[in-house]
Amino acid sequence: MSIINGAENIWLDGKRVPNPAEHEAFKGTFQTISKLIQLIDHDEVGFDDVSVQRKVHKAFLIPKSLEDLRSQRQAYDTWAGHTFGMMSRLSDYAYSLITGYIIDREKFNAYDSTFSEKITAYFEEVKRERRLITTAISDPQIDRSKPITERPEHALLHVVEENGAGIYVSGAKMIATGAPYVDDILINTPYPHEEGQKKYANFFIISTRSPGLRIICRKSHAEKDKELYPIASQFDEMDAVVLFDRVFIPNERIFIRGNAAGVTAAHRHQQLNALAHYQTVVRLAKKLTFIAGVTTAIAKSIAADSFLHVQQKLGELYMQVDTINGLLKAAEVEGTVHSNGVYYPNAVPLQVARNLGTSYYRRAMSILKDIGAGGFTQLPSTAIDRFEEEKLQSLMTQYYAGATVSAMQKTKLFRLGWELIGSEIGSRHDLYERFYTGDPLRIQGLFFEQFDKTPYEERLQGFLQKIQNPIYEGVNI
Ligand SMILES: Cc1cc2nc3c(=O)[nH]c(=O)nc-3n(C[C@H](O)[C@H](O)[C@H](O)COP(=O)(O)OP(=O)(O)OC[C@H]3O[C@@H](n4cnc5c(N)ncnc54)[C@H](O)[C@@H]3O)c2cc1C
Repeated sequence: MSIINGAENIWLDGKRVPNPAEHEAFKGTFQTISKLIQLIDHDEVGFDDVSVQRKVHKAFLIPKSLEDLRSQRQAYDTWAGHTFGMMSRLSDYAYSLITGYIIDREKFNAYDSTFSEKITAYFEEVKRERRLITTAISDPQIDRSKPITERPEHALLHVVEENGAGIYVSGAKMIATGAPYVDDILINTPYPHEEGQKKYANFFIISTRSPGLRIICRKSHAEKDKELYPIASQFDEMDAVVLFDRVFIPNERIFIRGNAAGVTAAHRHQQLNALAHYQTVVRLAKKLTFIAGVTTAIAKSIAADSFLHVQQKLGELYMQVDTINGLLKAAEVEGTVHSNGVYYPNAVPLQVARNLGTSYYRRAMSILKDIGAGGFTQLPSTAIDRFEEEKLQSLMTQYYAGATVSAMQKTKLFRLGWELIGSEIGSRHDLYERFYTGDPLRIQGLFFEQFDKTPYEERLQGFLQKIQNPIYEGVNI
């Protein structure tokens, strides 16, 4: 019996999955998430919440100081540590968004006067019931060339009917990572709609058990055998498209209704996002540390770490980890207390880390391939001690041995490496790191747009003024 509820109406391989917690595609991950939930009862992950009178995840802590922020980091670190950063959309990300909305609830009342009251009620409910949440923002890829305002109705999630109790919506959202495991999905459509197109501009949270909602899973990458597939057997967090077929959203879960400026503000709010990005960057650091560790062990196992270019490549992986950790530290110590009394991490180093992450991971995978080379395809299809013939086992013990490790240890390491670089779940992670934070191209464009370029311009002006001045000579500019 799982301690998490999970969704209903989950579709895999063309069939509805009646009991996902017992289904091979989901079982391992249900167990992993259940263990993470239990950790909330420990001080590293949870804190005593007065209003719901139980321990809740520290993502719900409103940070008032650097110490609070670091305490929150400990919780993110612990969850990401238990999953080696290989489960990317655990609920702590969405929790931190909800906390951000709670902090600025009065401001969001400007877009929907009921915002504050509803988000407060939801915040208490999520904490009390330990509800799990994911997010889904994009509409399906039908025709990206058309501006939002020219797309056909079915291409965008939209209201089909409304009454005093709420709205009915139809459409689809991609992608909702972790959808089969969660209770709720945070849905937004933060596009620059025109004010006339109110039917698209809604920000709400939907229960994954809502009638008419279908969760269409991609192919499962889960495996049963933990020894052969340590990642796929425990951490396939699943990605899904969420289909809405006249799904009812009750008023109490609609936070911004029919307000184009409001849904965009709810998506782009910088301080709120800084709290959520803090979680994602902690997770990224954990994952890159794991990859650097695996790659180092593989290099050592065949003594490839004796070669200069391998040392340089391993050094590059350590620099990735140190850069992300350095940026995290900068975000923490350069954080500031805002007028609302909240200590926000500095958003810029976090944005830099997110942007670097989209290219770091693919580079890390490339380095892992360069170092392990043919060893990844030299792997036998199962563990050596599972071969039926003893003589063959002893021969393999010789030929599959490494310079510093036994054949069993070496094949175990390379199998893990193959899961990362060559398996289905490995390819999915490569895609995830490129896109999870949005299209890297447009995210970097946004970074350019929002970046404060004044110091750079002033510096150049200073230089130009100095070189025009005839008395300037030999002064360090
Ligand atoms: C494994 C995985 C898990 C994910 N999980 C989640 C999740 O849990 N929650 C969530 O909300 N999202 C999630 N995402 C979705 C993610 O937010 C989107 O993939 C991302 O925003 C990019 O959008 P898209 O995939 O629709 O690509 P598109 O926007 O369709 O882009 C496709 C290509 O067209 C180009 N392109 C499209 N439009 C433009 C334009 N206007 N200008 C220039 N170039 C353009 C892009 O650069 C890209 O090369 C996930 C994605 C992946 C891959």
